[in-house]
Amino acid sequence: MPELVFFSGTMDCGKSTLALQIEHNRSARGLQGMIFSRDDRAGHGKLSSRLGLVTDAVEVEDGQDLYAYLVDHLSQGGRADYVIADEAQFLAPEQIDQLARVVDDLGLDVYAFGITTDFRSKLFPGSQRLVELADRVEVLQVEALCWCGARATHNARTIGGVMVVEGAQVVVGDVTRSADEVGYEVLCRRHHRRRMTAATARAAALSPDVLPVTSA
Ligand SMILES: Nc1ncnc2c1ncn2[C@@H]1O[C@H](COP(=O)(O)OP(=O)(O)O)[C@@H](O)[C@H]1O
Ligand SMILES: Cc1cn([C@H]2C[C@H](O)[C@@H](COP(=O)(O)O)O2)c(=O)[nH]c1=O
Repeated sequence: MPELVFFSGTMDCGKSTLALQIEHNRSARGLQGMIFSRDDRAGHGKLSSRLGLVTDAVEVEDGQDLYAYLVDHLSQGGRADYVIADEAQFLAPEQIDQLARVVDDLGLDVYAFGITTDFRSKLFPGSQRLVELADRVEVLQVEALCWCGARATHNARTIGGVMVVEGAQVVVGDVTRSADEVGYEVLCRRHHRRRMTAATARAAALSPDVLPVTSA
């Protein structure tokens, strides 16, 4: 039976790498995938992994009907044996419904990859719809770690290493440690709740509890 599978996890846990592996293994056996992506860090029409691999993808646009796109492709003699959708958190709920229809009406497996929650630990609308519709939700095996060593379960947005909780839901970026730009850091829930990033934890550890008293 064809399935809609949602591979979910924090940023930087290997989702795009797995998407590329699935694509590689199937194409090695002569199958042809339809690869969708949206707002990948590597640019328009790309699916990229931090391990350095990248492949071309169809860039999903606002309001695009993914079911109609596939029907068009197939009826023009194109081939698609399965579908991969990376950065699926950025898809609209209707587009997730269209992917479910691809499974049910076209009989294709659809593998969707994305983060579940945003920097405020709120569900992305596309991810919410995936949790509602997917035949299976798979959590990736390679766990990303919080600075404290615990499994990272949440995504923090940072500016200069400091966690922020205001801003647009979508800001494309990476898990950088650079000083002043917007970046992301994966944290365990405890440290996400306390807004404690690696940088702020380090600063807290360095600051003395009691100020030194000078006699002069
Ligand atoms: N230099 C490296 N050596 C080994 N593994 C790495 C290296 N850089 C990144 N990775 C692996 O790649 C993962 C990120 O993969 P990626 O597919 O880009 O993540 P995601 O799509 O979930 O954000 C990291 O969790 C790590 O396991
Ligand atoms: C938490 C969070 C993330 N994003 C963006 C940042 C990245 O461009 C992608 C996630 O990519 P990855 O391959 O899973 O690392 O999502 C965002 O726009 N808003 C957020 O709250």
